[in-house]
Amino acid sequence: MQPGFSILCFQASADLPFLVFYQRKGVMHAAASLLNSSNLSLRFASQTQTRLSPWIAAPSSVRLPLNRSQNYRIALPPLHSTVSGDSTQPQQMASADVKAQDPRIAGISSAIRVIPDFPKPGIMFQDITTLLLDTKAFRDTIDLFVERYKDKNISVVAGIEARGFIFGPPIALAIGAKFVPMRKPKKLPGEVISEEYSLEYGKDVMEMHVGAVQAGERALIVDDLVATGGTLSAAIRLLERVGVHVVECACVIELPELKGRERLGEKPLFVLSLGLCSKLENFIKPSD
Ligand SMILES: O=P(O)(O)OC[C@H]1O[C@H](OP(=O)(O)OP(=O)(O)O)[C@H](O)[C@@H]1O
Ligand SMILES: Nc1ncnc2[nH]cnc12
Repeated sequence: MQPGFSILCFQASADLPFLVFYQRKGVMHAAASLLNSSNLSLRFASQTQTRLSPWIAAPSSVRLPLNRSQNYRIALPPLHSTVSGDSTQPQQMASADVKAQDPRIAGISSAIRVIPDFPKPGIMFQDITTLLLDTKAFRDTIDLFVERYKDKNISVVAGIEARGFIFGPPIALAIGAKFVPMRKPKKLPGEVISEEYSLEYGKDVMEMHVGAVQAGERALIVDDLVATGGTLSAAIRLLERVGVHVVECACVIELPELKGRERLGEKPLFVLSLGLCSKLENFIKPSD
């Protein structure tokens, strides 16, 4: 067993990548050098938040023992919830933290596992299945969305296949809305309308049943993650084509580097966590 490392992770602003360093024998090293030299990746077992300086928006540090014979995963802690494009918010509040002090956010963020090179090399896969194993973090995730949407007169929760089917239905039940699945092609048995869209790693088509929603209804779109925003944009287009008003899009995770938020334009997007989509070594030059 190696002695404990001090891990420091911070993000200067919401649109910059996380930087991760570790300290050993009083010397700071970039985490990238650890990853390169030992083929280890790190899992943050827990985190405490400490404000280091005003320009470091969301620092956290944690000390944990590393065992080089074990297979650790990177789980960069996305640290705060953000919203943008909400016409009810003043302009200067775009991308501002909301509920930044909510203690549930850190637990949700640290329950999300990140698997490098899945489903193909270079992708940092944000795995929400570990969040689902953590009953408190899963419940907190649903509660945070329900608290936000319960009084917004929403009659439709549109969940995007596949992982939007996990978070959408409990939100829909709790706020008294119907759940409408937005599915991959050739899965829905009735008449459908379709939209093609591009992904971080491919292309796809989304379909919705004709008649599932009526013109004039107010919808919330739910998914686990926004990357390029292509999926959410397709869902918005599908709903708006039939006259539905999309009140907001809600995701557990946002990958800010991929600028999906910009692709949604004025459409409000609410997320609980920020994740890193690229490998650390793409960003950090080892300092030693
Ligand atoms: O913002 P974007 O670049 O459009 O990417 C986000 C989408 O990608 C993932 O789904 P995926 O298409 O991998 O399908 P799955 O949930 O069925 O695995 C994720 O669950 C989102 O739906
Ligand atoms: N990096 C990522 N992790 C999980 N789901 C994704 N969908 C698109 N990019 C993804």
